[in-house]
Amino acid sequence: MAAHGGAGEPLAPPLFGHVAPSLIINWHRELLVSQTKGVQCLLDNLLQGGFFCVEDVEIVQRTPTKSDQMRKVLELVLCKGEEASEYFLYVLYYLRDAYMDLQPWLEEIQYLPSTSVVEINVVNTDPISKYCEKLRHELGQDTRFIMSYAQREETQLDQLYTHTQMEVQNDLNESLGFLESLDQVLDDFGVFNPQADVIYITGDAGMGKSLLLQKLQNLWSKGELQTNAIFFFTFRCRMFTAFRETAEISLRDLLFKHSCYPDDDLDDEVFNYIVRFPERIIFTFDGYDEIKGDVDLMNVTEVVSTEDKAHPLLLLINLLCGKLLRGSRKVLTARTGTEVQNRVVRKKVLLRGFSPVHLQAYAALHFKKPEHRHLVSVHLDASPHLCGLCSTPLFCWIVFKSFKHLHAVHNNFTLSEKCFTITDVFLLFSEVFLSRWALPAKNPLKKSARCTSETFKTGLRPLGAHAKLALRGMERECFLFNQEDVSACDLTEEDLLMGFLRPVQHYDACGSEATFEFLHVTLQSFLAAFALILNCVDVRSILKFFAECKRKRESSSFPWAMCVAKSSKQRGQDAFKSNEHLQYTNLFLCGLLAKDHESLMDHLVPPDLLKKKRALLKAYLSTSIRSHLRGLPTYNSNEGKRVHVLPNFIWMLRCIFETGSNDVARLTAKGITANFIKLGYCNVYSGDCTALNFVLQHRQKLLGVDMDNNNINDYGVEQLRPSFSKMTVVRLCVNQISDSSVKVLAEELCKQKIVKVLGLYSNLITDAGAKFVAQIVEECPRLQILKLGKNKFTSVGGTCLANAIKKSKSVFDVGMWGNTVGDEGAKVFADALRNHPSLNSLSLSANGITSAGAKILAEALLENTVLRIFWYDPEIKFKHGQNTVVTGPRNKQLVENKLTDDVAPHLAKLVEANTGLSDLWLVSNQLTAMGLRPLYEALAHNTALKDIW
Ligand SMILES: Nc1ncnc2c1ncn2[C@@H]1O[C@H](COP(=O)(O)OP(=O)(O)OP(=O)(O)O)[C@@H](O)[C@H]1O
Repeated sequence: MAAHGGAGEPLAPPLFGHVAPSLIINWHRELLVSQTKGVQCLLDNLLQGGFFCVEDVEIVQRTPTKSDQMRKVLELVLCKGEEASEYFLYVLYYLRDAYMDLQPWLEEIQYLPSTSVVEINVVNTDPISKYCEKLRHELGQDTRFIMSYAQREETQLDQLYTHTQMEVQNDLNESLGFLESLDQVLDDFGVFNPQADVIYITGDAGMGKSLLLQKLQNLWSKGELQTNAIFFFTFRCRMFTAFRETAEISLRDLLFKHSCYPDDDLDDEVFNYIVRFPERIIFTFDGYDEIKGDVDLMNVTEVVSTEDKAHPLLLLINLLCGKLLRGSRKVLTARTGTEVQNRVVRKKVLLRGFSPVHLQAYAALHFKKPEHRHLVSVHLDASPHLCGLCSTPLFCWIVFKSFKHLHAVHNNFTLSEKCFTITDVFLLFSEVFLSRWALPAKNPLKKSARCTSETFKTGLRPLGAHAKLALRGMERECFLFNQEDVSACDLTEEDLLMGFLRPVQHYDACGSEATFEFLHVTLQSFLAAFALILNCVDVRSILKFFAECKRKRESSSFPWAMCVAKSSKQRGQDAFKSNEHLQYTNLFLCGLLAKDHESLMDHLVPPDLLKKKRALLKAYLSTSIRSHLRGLPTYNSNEGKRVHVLPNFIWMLRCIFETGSNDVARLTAKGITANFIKLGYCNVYSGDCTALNFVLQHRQKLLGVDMDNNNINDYGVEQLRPSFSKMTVVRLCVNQISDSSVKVLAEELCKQKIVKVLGLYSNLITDAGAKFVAQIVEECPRLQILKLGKNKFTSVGGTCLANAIKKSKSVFDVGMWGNTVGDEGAKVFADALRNHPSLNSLSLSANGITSAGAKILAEALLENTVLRIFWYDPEIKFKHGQNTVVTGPRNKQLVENKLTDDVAPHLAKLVEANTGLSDLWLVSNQLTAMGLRPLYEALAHNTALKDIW
């Protein structure tokens, strides 16, 4: 029964439908008084509906406090009878934004308006909810369509939006799991800094950050986002740098002039509301990586008042730091690698793109015709590398869109059989632009043979003009272009319709002329690379962005420094931290100069010039790779010389792969002198595995590879297939890999049988994959370390694994934390433990084991003199050093089982037997102090135990 009434009030009725409206009001009088903000709109409606007269309104208005005014309204409504009461409730229901706080209550009492009351007119005179309505309407319109290269072909967001993998990370960038719905972006899951306002969303180029914001905005505009936010303001960060250096605006102007203007708000109620209730506001700021640092922000004072004027960029920083409108939610996006200090971040979400399941769903949305769908899936199935590329939504969209177009106009179109590179993706995209542009001249209904070089040759003039503009933008770090920029590059009005560029709203509200931007920044990077190749004058200029990236790396800076710590050291430094757009330009340059594209480029650039540029690039790559590898930090470990590469190494690999040069790849393979290479937390995605494999294929010596905490997934593992047989250490923890990957590993690792360490912790492996892991354990006689925690093994998988471990004479350390092997699994592990010759450490934490299972394990341990560490997970201890400091939830997961006091005597016996066991962890079970007494007493007889938890 709903019971909202205060003390002494009658109990509330169960359902609205059974109760008279006046009774509802009476029963919930205090709730209505406390939750209704402002009476004016109610008075306006009751008056215009004929339920109140002018005197009634005056009586209410003469009442001093807001609460008393509401009490008076209720009193009068109740006096006027059932119809007035019903209308009163209907107004609350109809104007949901004005009475947002009452909506959950209306839902709870299952309020539904009668057919007669809906006939009566309701007007919204509440400025707050009118503004909210306006924002919802405008956002709804702005977000309905997904960008496309042809305005008339725009697709509705709802028809194409597909979920992507949204990983929540803690302050140390460790994975906390994945979000299941968009509402969770705003909720408290994963919040590590509750004082901060910023929800920080990162992801590589084209991972869908902007689209995610668009979807959030669209859901809010339809009232479908779970939030009580009444206002939603959206900004793109590039706007903040489009202002003149001397520009100054107030927060009010920023919100109202550059986002949405409140109509008829003479008393400034909307802005006052914003200032008073910031927690009811959501901001989105897209593309923080695009903020460039040519404004000398260090000398501008902080904005502490909402009335102060300041440079818009400073307003942005003050908003993000919580110095302005603290408590509002700010969703900020940026490319991976853009530094934002944790102290201003509330929670972090990393976009990981499409999983294989998402990719299938996206293909189904794209291709309505079954024959097309089939054709595309044949292409995808044939190339895990293409699938890897397509896990980035932008690349997938380009591939699918291009496929659709080229398949429609050419009778011999297929996606290339050879390995498809990212340069191929953008060449395909450009071919679509050029072929659509040339199409009107041909008969659009007649399919023709595809001739790529002819299409490029015909379109060379406009392509060159766009490329010139893109390059100029890259040189100035500029992504918005005005009419003057466009004309200076000889782009005609007709060229602008090709689709490379799209018009954008101008931001500075000064009535300036039209502004354009490239359809996507990556496209601008691609065209800039094209310009470097087309340019006939200076061969050396092709390397300019390599040099620029190096310079930026050496002078990295912290754009937040100005608002959180005014360090004089950082004064004058470049605040534009990310240089991914330049890295992409370099990557495309390598691709366009690759041998594979020679036949096309020879049609566009004099072959001699092309040759010189290719030779220069190759020489540059060879030299810089050599010096990069020499400069990497190495250290010696049990496995020999180790090297921990830096994320920039991944960019090098990508470039090498894009050039397709076996010579450079060979040189790189030779340059890796260490026997162990650590690529953990390097943001390696599945497509990068092809590049890594391209280099490793030239390596003769054995190698250990640690690729923990990346985004490799099954496509990446398939790409690495040829390299596994050379690997002594294979670490693929936290990488979204499933059973099919373990099958690949079994097939490859069992060929040479040299693997010593297999790390598969925190993946998606099920019992079906357990049999492949078991095969590796049984067939690889050097395997010592096996990390299988946090997968999906039940007793079935556990049994299979334990049986294999029993047979192994080498396995030393097994981590099974966080599976569900239960007592049945524990029994088989107990069997494996008995007299095991090598197993030194075993973790069965958080596996649903009860006292029954633990008893059998304790008994088995009596017959084991080798095992030293039991039930804790060395993985975690390793991370935190010997003085293990484990946070609450992690600690719980660590050892959580279902042991009760009845197992204590058996454990006591084990302790007393003094088998050599040194660490025994029993935290987060159901053992009581009383039950643990025998254990405590047994300790007196034990000399080996160092840690008992
Ligand atoms: N969830 C999704 N569902 C369907 N398509 C998507 C999705 N995410 C992205 N896309 C496609 O990829 C394109 C590029 O995405 P978006 O611009 O959001 O990437 P981004 O991460 O913001 O890239 P950048 O960092 O380069 O700005 C979109 O226009 C859309 O076509």
